[in-house]
Amino acid sequence: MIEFMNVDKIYPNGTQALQNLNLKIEQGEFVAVIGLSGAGKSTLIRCINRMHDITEGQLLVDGTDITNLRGKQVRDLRRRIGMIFQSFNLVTRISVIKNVLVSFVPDNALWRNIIGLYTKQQKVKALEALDKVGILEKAYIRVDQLSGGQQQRVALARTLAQNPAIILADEPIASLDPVTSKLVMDDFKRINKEMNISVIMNIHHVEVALEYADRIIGVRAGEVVFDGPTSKVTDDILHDIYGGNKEYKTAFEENHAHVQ
Ligand SMILES: Nc1ncnc2c1ncn2[C@@H]1O[C@H](COP(=O)(O)OP(=O)(O)OP(=O)(O)O)[C@@H](O)[C@H]1O
Repeated sequence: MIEFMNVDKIYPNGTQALQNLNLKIEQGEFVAVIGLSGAGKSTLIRCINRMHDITEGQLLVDGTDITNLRGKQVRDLRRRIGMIFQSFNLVTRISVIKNVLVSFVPDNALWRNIIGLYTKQQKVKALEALDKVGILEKAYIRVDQLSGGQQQRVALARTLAQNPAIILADEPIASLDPVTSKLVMDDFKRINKEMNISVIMNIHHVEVALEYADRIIGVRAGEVVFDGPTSKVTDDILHDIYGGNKEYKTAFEENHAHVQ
């Protein structure tokens, strides 16, 4: 479980990105965080794996207050929490499987990493992860020969290989076309349901969020203005989250195009 208790985040330049956040996210939930650009979505997600430090309050992951973790403890936390970015973060000039095997680097002796030697068991795990996202046949192809959607699935496989309890996804489909976005979202949903991995996703596409997530957290100016099951989200609630801003309309229209 992830628990935010009275969390504030103020960046060193004085910007208050999160204000008095109180949230509980149970293991296995699929949560979409939505809101205007600058609302605090990325900050919220990135506090969970200590990419950003909170300023006030407590943030618990499975009962441990992560605020005071240091060094190896932070690395251990990050092994339990996978992260998927909009830009995939892959090494494109090497093979798919080598990118997935990178997730084992923290487990291996330095000499193994220097010569790129992985155990048979690690290779099997990497291939299994690729199989889970449907791109096993691409294992020995260079990443730069794959489409954007396939690259995002490699990133997902790399995260799966580390056996995470939680996956944080920061705009994972922002640079993908609608058809590919659907494939990637289907992967997230399957992984969430079959493996009981929590998914917490920051997403601009409102309709996609409503189609895939079980729970919506609406953020406006650093505050949670809606938190509830997807089925309870109404047009009025979306207007409130997006502050009547025309960006909501744009996001909405974009997403209508998305599903047509
Ligand atoms: N490293 C930083 N230093 C200072 N201010 C920051 C930093 N990162 C984000 N901010 C500010 O914090 C606020 C929240 O930003 P955040 O990136 O979390 O929003 P967001 O909802 O994810 O936006 P977007 O959808 O555009 O990615 C914004 O006002 C932003 O300018």
